[in-house]
Amino acid sequence: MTATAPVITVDGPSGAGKGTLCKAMAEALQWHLLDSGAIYRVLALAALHHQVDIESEEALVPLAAHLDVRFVSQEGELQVILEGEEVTGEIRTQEVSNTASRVAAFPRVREALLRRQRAFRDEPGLIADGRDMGTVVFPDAPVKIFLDASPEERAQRRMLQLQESGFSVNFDRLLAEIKERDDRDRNRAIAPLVPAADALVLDSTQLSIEQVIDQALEYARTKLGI
Ligand SMILES: Nc1ncnc2c1ncn2[C@@H]1O[C@H](COP(=O)(O)OP(=O)(O)O)[C@@H](O)[C@H]1O
Ligand SMILES: Nc1ccn([C@@H]2O[C@H](COP(=O)(O)OP(=O)(O)O)[C@@H](O)[C@H]2O)c(=O)n1
Repeated sequence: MTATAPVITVDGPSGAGKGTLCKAMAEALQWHLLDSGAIYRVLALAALHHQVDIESEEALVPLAAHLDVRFVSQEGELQVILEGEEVTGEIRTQEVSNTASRVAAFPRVREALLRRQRAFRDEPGLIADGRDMGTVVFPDAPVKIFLDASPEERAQRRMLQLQESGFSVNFDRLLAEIKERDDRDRNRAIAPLVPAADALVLDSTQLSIEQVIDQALEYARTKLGI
């Protein structure tokens, strides 16, 4: 880990396109990638597997502190391994998404995961995807982007994405769950979802994936002088 390696943070609500943008930027710049949401998702899945009470911060903190999670790059795709088992698909279900945002609201759970996230910072640089990357985890990042889109557009994108993965989904239920999760993420007492004061806010509602990637890369390259 190099604490001085540059970081590009990409925060925003569910389905805004953060993961897509971060992967493209990591490939374009050949930088490391942190999917912090995957860590909260894996914690949620571990709690469900081990029947840990997801309402109990007390019970979740040791689970977070000892979480046995690994990210392995396999043919350009990031595989997520929990306790030796591949859970890449399992962490994307609606149940895990909702549980993740519940466990993520506990301050001591977030604290227990902080060092693990900062350890991803390494040369030549890191692209960090999440909710509080620019505000809490890497406040000194030289480039911060807040990616947004309307709730309807985000639900539509997520529906297509889940359908492509073989899940059958109801649009109205998905939209309601996305709004509920956003509310919880935006209104929690600790590390709420909010743009950093020095972030570029990019609304992708009317933008194609390529337009988002082009605008973000141009902004980052200009700021970094690369
Ligand atoms: N600008 C865009 N226009 C249309 N679809 C998009 C756009 N950005 C991302 N997507 C699609 O939306 C879905 C959710 O994107 P993702 O990157 O997983 O969002 P997030 O990480 O913010 O939750 C993916 O299927 C992705 O291909
Ligand atoms: N840095 C982060 C990343 C995710 N999370 C939580 O984890 C949940 C899942 O994050 P995610 O980024 O995988 O979610 P999507 O944007 O893919 O829907 C979010 O709803 C947040 O509650 C967080 O609190 N802080």
